[in-house]
Amino acid sequence: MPRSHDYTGVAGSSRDQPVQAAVLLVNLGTPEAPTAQAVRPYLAEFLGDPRVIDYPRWLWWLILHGVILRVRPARSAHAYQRIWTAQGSPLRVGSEALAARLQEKLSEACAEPVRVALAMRYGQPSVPAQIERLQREGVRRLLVLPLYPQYSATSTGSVIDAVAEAMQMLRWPPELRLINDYHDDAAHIDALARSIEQWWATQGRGEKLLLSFHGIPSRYVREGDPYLEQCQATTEALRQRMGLDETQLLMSFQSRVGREPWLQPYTDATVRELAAQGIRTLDVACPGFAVDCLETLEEIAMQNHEFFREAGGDALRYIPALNDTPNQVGSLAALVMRHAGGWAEFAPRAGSPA
Ligand SMILES: C=CC1=C(C)c2cc3[nH]c(cc4nc(cc5[nH]c(cc1n2)c(C)c5CCC(=O)O)C(CCC(=O)O)=C4C)c(C)c3C=C
Ligand SMILES: [Fe+2]
Ligand SMILES: [Fe+2]
Repeated sequence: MPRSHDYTGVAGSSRDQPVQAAVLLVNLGTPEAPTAQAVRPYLAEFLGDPRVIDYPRWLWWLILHGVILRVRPARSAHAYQRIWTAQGSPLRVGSEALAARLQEKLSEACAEPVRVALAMRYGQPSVPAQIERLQREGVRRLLVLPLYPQYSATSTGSVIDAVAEAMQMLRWPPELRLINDYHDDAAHIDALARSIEQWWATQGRGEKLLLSFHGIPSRYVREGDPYLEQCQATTEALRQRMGLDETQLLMSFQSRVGREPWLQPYTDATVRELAAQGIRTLDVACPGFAVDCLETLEEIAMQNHEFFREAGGDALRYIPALNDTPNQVGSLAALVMRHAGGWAEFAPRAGSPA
């Protein structure tokens, strides 16, 4: 089924008043369908990115095309089938919903029309395509917000590459700002804490709270990637904000790929160990993901739930990502307006609540 990638959140603009400023949200990207055929080109682009896998190109090309792309697409497609919705991939649906809510919020809060658009780092709509389109529509100021709270060269760094590539193709690039990370932004930490507390208020509280972040190879951290430090800082800020200590709020890393050691402790080993220690109900949140996706809905809520039960636990309860909730829309709107300081379009509108 063909689908349109022409996501435009143009509320607050009109033809006679060209939009001058825009926010471009960028998320990872996701396959077009939960089939091996659709997952293959997605994985080829993602795992072919030297920011993600830094092996010598010729060697990696042989491994990727000779082995990985023969086996993994079918396995990943099966995982995607477990979470696919009538509207499509949760990552796409959730990112589009967040962009639409942020558009509404900024239209209310900002002095002049500000456009919100969404791009995907891998797949469609691509970063260069969206920047080129915004430019055609008259945007002269662009704020890029990668939807990764913690900076990693493998995620945020790769978005920066794509933005740079887009800039190279323009004769007159827009004025550009880019948010590197928001891992310790007070409004973001507050949004996370409130979402967990609100979830506890309706579901009750488990015996422990585990924060599971996407992993990366440990070597990348040794070589200077600040990702681990930023995950630790987010965790510590949440402990402070929620009044929890290291025994009540734990942290681990999920989604390991390949043979190199990744950041530890691993999430799957941690949930098994907690069950073995006698924990029966475990709450898990994934603050590294702005919107729910394969890694939260399938890997945590399904796979790790099963690991926890096999090891003797009763229930691993996944606390949803911030998604398009007022908690997240409010904290991201404030973040954007702060980073756009000095750009008149983003100044608070007189009498606006934000
Ligand atoms: C939160 C930030 C992310 C970092 C850092 C990250 C690093 C990273 N990922 C892989 C390999 C895979 N990741 C996959 C899925 C995936 N990863 C992120 C985010 C980060 N990855 C998201 C949001 C998703 C979900 C996508 C979706 O469609 O829902 C996958 C694909 C699925 C699979 O086949 O398992 C792979 C592969 C590496 C190698 C890496 C750092 C080196
Ligand atoms: Fe990933
Ligand atoms: Fe995974």
